[in-house]
Amino acid sequence: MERPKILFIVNPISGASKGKEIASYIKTHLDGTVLDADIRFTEAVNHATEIAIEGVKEGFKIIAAVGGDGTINETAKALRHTDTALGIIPIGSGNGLARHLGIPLQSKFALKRLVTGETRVIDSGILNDVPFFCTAGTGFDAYVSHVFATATGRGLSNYVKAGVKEYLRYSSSEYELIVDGDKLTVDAYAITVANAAQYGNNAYIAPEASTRDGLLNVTILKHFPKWKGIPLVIRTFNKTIHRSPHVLTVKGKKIQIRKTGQEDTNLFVHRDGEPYMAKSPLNFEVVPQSLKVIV
Ligand SMILES: Nc1ncnc2c1ncn2[C@@H]1O[C@H](COP(=O)(O)OP(=O)(O)OP(=O)(O)O)[C@@H](O)[C@H]1O
Repeated sequence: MERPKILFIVNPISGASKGKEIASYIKTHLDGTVLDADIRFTEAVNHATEIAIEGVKEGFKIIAAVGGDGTINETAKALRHTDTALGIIPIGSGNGLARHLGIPLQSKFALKRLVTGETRVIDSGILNDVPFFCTAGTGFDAYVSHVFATATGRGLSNYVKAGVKEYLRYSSSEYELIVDGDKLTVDAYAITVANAAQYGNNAYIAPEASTRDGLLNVTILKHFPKWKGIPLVIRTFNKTIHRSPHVLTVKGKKIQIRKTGQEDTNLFVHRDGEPYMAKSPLNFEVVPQSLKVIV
């Protein structure tokens, strides 16, 4: 049997920085036996995209991102509409897409999947011309991603600490949405546009989202009394957030979001958990069946 020729793009700083360890595991245990592996390390933000573009040109049939949702996003961007399939070795702090797709979180088993798994073609999303694969959005969660990105510590506990501190002082805002031509106005804390069901860490922000339905699921967290925050957090973990009276959900192919009175200004957004600024209005669109993934 022909061994699959796989390019591994390893982010050495993802999650608990296990990337180098996994790279040496691949070299000593798998290369030349079950896999024909080439391993390249990322050296900076967006480097994974450059490596993946090269990898496609070099004819790799599988390019595996060894990292978190940020590294997966940067890698998958280059693989949309190509014949090269994305592989995922999830070593990030949240691993939203890997969890959604049922890819094992233990690297040894995730590696095995690259050989034994099947190829699925999934949708991707676009936010102002830039792709995302898991979730994107604006409001409180995007703001916390920004705060977290500039904080010194990483990891879930630091994320929770930043979240609680900002939660106490964050206020809701009015947003106008157009979902496939239908208009609605909401007073919201956060609006998430989901291709996959969760942010990561099994926090299900859009429990009904599917990466194969040609639709984006919009979860609008409306204004609510601050003391109701904990039940809402519980609902994200037990997959019932969409049934909360403080949440409005809609689905669509094209979604436009503007923050009332802030036309043409930069808004805090996130794509797959990575913080960015993007000009209002925010234009989201689904691109059906645009990425091959090994699951
Ligand atoms: N060598 C590097 N030095 C610094 N940053 C890097 C390097 N390589 C990649 N990056 C950046 O690291 C960021 C975080 O990566 P990633 O999302 O994979 O990990 P994570 O944040 O720990 O995981 P998750 O997204 O699951 O929470 C990405 O924005 C990526 O561009």
